[in-house]
Formats: sequence, structure tokens, C-alpha cells
Amino acid sequence: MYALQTRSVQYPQRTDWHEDPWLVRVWDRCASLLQRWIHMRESRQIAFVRAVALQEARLQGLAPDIIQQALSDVRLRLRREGLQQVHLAQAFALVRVASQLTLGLRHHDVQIRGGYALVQGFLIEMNTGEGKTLTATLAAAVAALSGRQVQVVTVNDYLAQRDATEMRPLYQWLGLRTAWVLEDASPAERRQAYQADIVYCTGKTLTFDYLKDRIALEDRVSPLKMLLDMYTGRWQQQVLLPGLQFAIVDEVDSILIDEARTPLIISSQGGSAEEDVFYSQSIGYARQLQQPIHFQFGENRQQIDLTLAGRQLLDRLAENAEGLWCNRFRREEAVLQALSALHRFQCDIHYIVRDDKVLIVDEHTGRVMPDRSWEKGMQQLIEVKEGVTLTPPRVTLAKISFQLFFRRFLLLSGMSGTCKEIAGEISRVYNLRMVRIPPHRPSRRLQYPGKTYADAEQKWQAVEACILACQQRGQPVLVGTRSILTADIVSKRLQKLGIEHQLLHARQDETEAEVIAQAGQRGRVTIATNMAGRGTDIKLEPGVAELGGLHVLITELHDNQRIDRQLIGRCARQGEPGSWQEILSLEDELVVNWLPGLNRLLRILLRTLPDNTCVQFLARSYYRSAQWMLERLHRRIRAKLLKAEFNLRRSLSFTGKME
Ligand SMILES: Nc1ncnc2c1ncn2[C@@H]1O[C@H](COP(=O)(O)OP(=O)(O)OP(=O)(O)O)[C@@H](O)[C@H]1O
Repeated sequence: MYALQTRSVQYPQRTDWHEDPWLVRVWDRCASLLQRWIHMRESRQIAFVRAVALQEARLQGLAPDIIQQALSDVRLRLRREGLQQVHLAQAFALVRVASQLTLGLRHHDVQIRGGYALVQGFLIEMNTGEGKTLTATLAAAVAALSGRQVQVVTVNDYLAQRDATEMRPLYQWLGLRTAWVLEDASPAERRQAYQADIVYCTGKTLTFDYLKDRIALEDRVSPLKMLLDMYTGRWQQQVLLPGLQFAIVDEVDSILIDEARTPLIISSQGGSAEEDVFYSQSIGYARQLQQPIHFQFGENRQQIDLTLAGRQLLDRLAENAEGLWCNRFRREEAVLQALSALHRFQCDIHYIVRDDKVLIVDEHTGRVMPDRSWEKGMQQLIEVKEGVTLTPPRVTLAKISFQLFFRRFLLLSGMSGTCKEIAGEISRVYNLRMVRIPPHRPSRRLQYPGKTYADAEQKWQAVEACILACQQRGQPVLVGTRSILTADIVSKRLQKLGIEHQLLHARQDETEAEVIAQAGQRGRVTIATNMAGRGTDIKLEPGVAELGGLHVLITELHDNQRIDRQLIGRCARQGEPGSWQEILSLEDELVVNWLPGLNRLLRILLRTLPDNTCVQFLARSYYRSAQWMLERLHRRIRAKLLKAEFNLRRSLSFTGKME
């Protein structure tokens, strides 16, 4: 069907770095549309499901050794003849049988359809809670049986380890080796894990390991040099990944879109001690500037500008200074960056301080990223601000964005519950076409009427009332917040009211599994950041479904609608009952600085006519417009980054370098 280079090539991956000419792009689009029409038509999918069911029926009642023989046969044929339709159906049937025997879960027909799309390099949209983890096993196992090394990419380490551990018995039964790679694994552990047939890891881990390989290989990418390295043992000692053959990306919108805004950088220690003094001075000067006299924020607090008075004060402050401070451009740039460190980056929102270290909190997953730091001196500036020990400055060795990295896979597929709005961008950037997979059972998710309040205090009172009502009914409730800071605020308020609750955020990450395990129990209140947003599977205690299942309470909207929808997706999974509701205020982080005049007007209206449907509609639309503007801004940043990377690659190819 399509040719994949496999282990005979030392480091299989796509070899071109460049942006395709527009004619090629149009051709690729037409080809992928045609491919989707041929392979992914409803009738074709249904025919495939029938073929799998037929093969499965043939396996029923057979002795274990005969099933094992069938497995060996299909493995051989897949290796020899590739992923042919006829072999696929038999292989899928074997994986289904293996799953039932080992996990007690039989793939639903819709999951067979999902797996069929994945193994052919499509992006599938399956509702949250429909069982994408199990769906991925079909494509991963079949590709691995055919000799490809597969990487299943998840959004965080917790999910990588959880999914690999839970699915391992199924793969083991099929004779496939499974492993997972965590962020803090040693190079030897990583190298060993990547040798497995199916590896679970995060996008960041995989991309960083690829960058490390590029640094290790330097110019030794020609087949001859690679072969030489293999015989001399240099290859085995240095290279981590087996190449980029087939990746299945879970939560594709988070990894390929949201996280694609920031390039991943490998750096080494560099810079000098004088830089520490420079950072302290920058923060010192920045602390003397006042808003709005000396500096002002741009739209959405994304940018800071000095006013004339600010520039003049800075000139006076730096009058007797030396070195870089004598250069006006440099000093203004340094102070602007220090102002960002002071006012844009906030403790318990963007980072936490733990053990004399500033640790970044991932805005998409709500998790701490222990080995990451901001670039261009921002890390040191924030460390000066927080009064912790300064980490030595670093210099960039290699850098790549997800957009460029994931295009390098020979075969790529993905899945998510929330990707229809970004399907166009994914198709443009990664040439991945979306296929919608229907739910196994109709959804029983209820939406309760939401409400927007003029100020935060009113909102929190309404949130408390809602939590109390749920608790009295015995219904578990998951309260979604945007940051650790807000989660702590809610927690303190509940403590005052004597409401027992659990916290799930980056400061409590060691109790994550325990908190999730209890979140579906009768009367349980869980306050969470984005950490509960993706992949989290909250199982309901017996009897809770009769009380209405889990209730998700959204107390603030995020930078994009998809993150909110993911949080909503924690309830009413697999056809169970569940409900959700939004309680917002116009003092929320997303809108507080958005069109300030309109914000003030709407707040007056909300105070005078809080229950008026029209006013509520206007407030909700205003909130959505802020979200929409941010989504647009982020889309532009991604497009700019990809363009810049293509240009960089083009100029490097002239000088003969790789990164
Ligand atoms: N075929 C099946 N039979 C029975 N239960 C299943 C089946 N497939 C999945 N499940 C169960 O459904 C629940 C949800 O699965 P999973 O977490 O993989 O969903 P998901 O689609 O990845 O959700 P999200 O989009 O939130 O990550 C799990 O408890 C899983 O065991």
C-alpha cells in the first residue's frame, strides 16, 4: 500500500527539510483527499469491520497454540508483503482477541475503524472517553508486527507510563516488546527503551532525543559513514532513537498545535559571571519603573512598551553605568525583558519555586517541567526576581519545533477528541487528513445553564453554592481552574466553609494517581488545573451514575476552546451520565485586559441586570471573542515559526550544516 523504510536503513526518516513548492503542496492535498476517499469511506470502514469480525469468528474456539501459529503466519506476511488489506483484517482480529484475553476489553467496532485509519496515517477525531488508548493498540501492534518501530506519543509522562503499563499484557501476548521513556531517564535507559517494538513517551522527550541524536551524528548521516559507525560500535554508544518510522500522536491538537508555538532547544553551559550582575542590574532598574507612567502593556499582556517618561528615567538611572548599559538600545531591551520577568511571568501561574529553583509549569498540561528553562536570560531574570540561586547562562546547541520534527516521520497518525477546528492547519502543516469516528454509544452528557458574573467574588460565591449542592446530592464534582494560584484560592474558600476536597495541580503531582482514583467517588470534590484536563480517566464509584455521574465545573476559560472541551470530556465517558457547567466572571485572567471599555460596560450591565438573557449572551460572546483573538494570535506565531525554520534550514543547507 505504501512503502516504509525499515530497520535496514540505519536512521529511517524523511530526508527533506524544505518547504514544498505550492504545486507539490496542492498535489499532496489532492492525493491525501483521494486516499481518504478510497480508504476511509464509511462503506469501506464498515466492510473492514466485517472482515475483522469474520477473522475473529474463525479464531474463536481455536486452541492457544493454533492461535499462536496464526499470529506467526500473519507476522511473516505483514513483514514480507506490507500492510495489505487482507493481512490487516487478520492482524486486527488477533489484536482484538489478545485484548479480550489479557485486558478483558474487546475493541468496539468504532475502535476497529479508528485503528484502521491510524495505521494508514490519518488523524482520527474520537470523542473524549471513547477509548483512544485501546484504539491505538490496534495500529501500534499491527505496525510493530510488520517490523516497524512505533512511538506512541502522549502529552505527559504520567500518561506515557500509565498507557504503556496498562497495555503491556496485550503487546506481550502478541510477542511485542513495550517500553516507556520518562523525562528523567538516563541515556542508557533511553537507548534501551527505544529498542522496544512499541515505545510510549511524550512529544518533548522524543524531540529532545532526536536533537541529541542530531548533535551526536553531526555530519555522519550518509549511509556509508553510518554503516562504519555501526561496525565500530560508535553508533550504538551515541544514538538514542532507532529512527523515525511510525508515530501515533495522542491528543494531537495539544502536541502538534498548542505545543508547536515554542521551539525545543538543547543548550549547554556557557556565558560568564558578569552576566549575573547584568541580570541583577536589569531587575533593579525595572523595579524602579511604574505602570502606566513608565511602561504599558500591549494587547492581551503579550507585549510591554516603554513610555517616553520610562525611557527618560532609564537614561537617568544608567547615567553612570558602564558596559552594555551605555548602549541605549541594549539597555532598553534588557529592561523590557526584566519588566516581562517581573510582570508577565507570575509565580504559581507560569512557574513555581521549589528547593531554591524556579520550575516552569507547562501551560498546556499544568505540570512542572523540571529540566526546562526559559531562553535568552529570562530564566536568570526570574531567578533574580525570586531571590534563588542563579543557574549558569546557557548557549543554544540545537533547536527544532514540533512542526518540523513530526513532519520527519515516514508515517504519522494522530488522534484526539477535539481537533475539528484545527483539522485544516494539521492537514496543511503535517499533511494529515482527519477522519471522524462516531461514538460507540450516544453521549449522555448534560450541559447546565452557565452564568457570567461582573466580578470574581460573585463568581466564587456561585461556585461554592454549586459545589455544596453537588455534595449534598452526593454527586462528585471536578472544579477546573486555570492556575495553581486560583486552585489554591478555591481550596482556601472551601476550607473556610468546611468542605472536604482534594487538590490536583503541579505542587501535588506525586499524589496524582490517588486523587484521580478517588475523584469519581460519591460526594468527592476535586479542584484541578489543566493536569486533569487531558487523558485523565475518572472512574465512577458504583451508584454514582444514578446520582448523575461526575459534574464538571468550569470556573475560567482557557486560551483556546479545545482545552475547555477536554476538561468537559472528563465526565460522561463511555456512554455514562455526567454534566458540566460554566461559572465565569469578567475579572478572569483571559478577559480582564481585553477591550477594557467594553469590559467596564458589560460589568455595569451584569451588575444591574445579572439574570437578563441578552446581557448574559453578550458577556459570553465577549468572553469568546477574547479566546478567539488569542487562538488567532497563536496560529500566526506558529506559522511564523515554521517559516523561520524553513528559512534557517535553507541557509544552513548552503553551509552544509544540519542544525
Ligand atoms: N472496548 C472497550 N470496552 C470497555 N471499556 C473500554 C473499551 N475501550 C475503552 N474502554 C474504557 O474507557 C475508558 C476511557 O478510555 P480512554 O481513557 O482511553 O479514553 P480516551 O478516548 O483516551 O479519553 P480522553 O480523550 O479523555 O483521553 C477507560 O476506562 C477504558 O478502560
